[in-house]
Amino acid sequence: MTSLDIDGVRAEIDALDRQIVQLISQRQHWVVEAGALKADRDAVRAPDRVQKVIDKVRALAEEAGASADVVETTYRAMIAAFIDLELSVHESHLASVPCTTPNDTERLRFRPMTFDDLESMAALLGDPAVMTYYPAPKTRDEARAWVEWNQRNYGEHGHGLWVIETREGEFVGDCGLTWQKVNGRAELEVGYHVRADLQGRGYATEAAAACRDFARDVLGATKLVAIIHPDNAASARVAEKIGMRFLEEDHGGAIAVRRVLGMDFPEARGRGRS
Ligand SMILES: O=C(O)C(=O)C[C@]1(C(=O)O)C=C[C@@H](O)C=C1
Repeated sequence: MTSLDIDGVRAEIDALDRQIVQLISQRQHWVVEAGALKADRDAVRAPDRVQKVIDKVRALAEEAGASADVVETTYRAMIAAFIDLELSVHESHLASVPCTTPNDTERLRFRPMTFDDLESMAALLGDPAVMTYYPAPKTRDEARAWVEWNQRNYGEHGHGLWVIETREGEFVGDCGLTWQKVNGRAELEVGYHVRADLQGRGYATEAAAACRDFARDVLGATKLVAIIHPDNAASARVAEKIGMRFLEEDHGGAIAVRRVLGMDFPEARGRGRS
């Protein structure tokens, strides 16, 4: 038993807390560094790594004469808080990547997709009417991964799928340019999804035409394609309206056969894949 009274004991605890918070501050520095190196939210969460840390600190606790259970509970709470911190740092980093967009059209404007669009994107990509020709509508987690994928594309290529909205700011869908595989080759593709209740008004054609112009005039692409499910006549019509013609069938995707429509830009400056 200690010879200290309760105030003396608490003074010892307070002194240790000062050291522990200093150490947490140093730990935070490296956790944030780790977060910046990670590609997406799953990598931030790193459950395998969490388990390794827990196993390690339980062993250290036993060596040091501390309760392994107390140490584990403390670490699980601390790591959960650090994961939240890493996620917020990670998202603000992705959202700050600069990205130019196609020009406004008569009725639409483009802007980079952010995590603030998650509700709208999850509703769009989760709608069976919009996703008829996909293997399945996307879950909320898949919609989140879609936002992350586009943000990575902005950072790596300077383009991706952008949010399209009316000039008044109403969410219409997404449309943009991504690199896709066609029979094993990388091709620049224009893609589009329009809210089911806004389809049939020519929005996809208007947005896809602006992306075609951006691909040709800003990216200096020499070719643009649209990869389309063979039964998706509405999407094929959009591709044809912006000047594309049937080029080939693709056999390399999750769907057995996809039709590839496309067009060349012979006058382009010829910058290829960036
Ligand atoms: O090791 C990492 O990857 C970290 O980001 C650190 C840390 C941690 O706090 O220990 C945080 C988040 C991950 O879930 C795993 C571990």
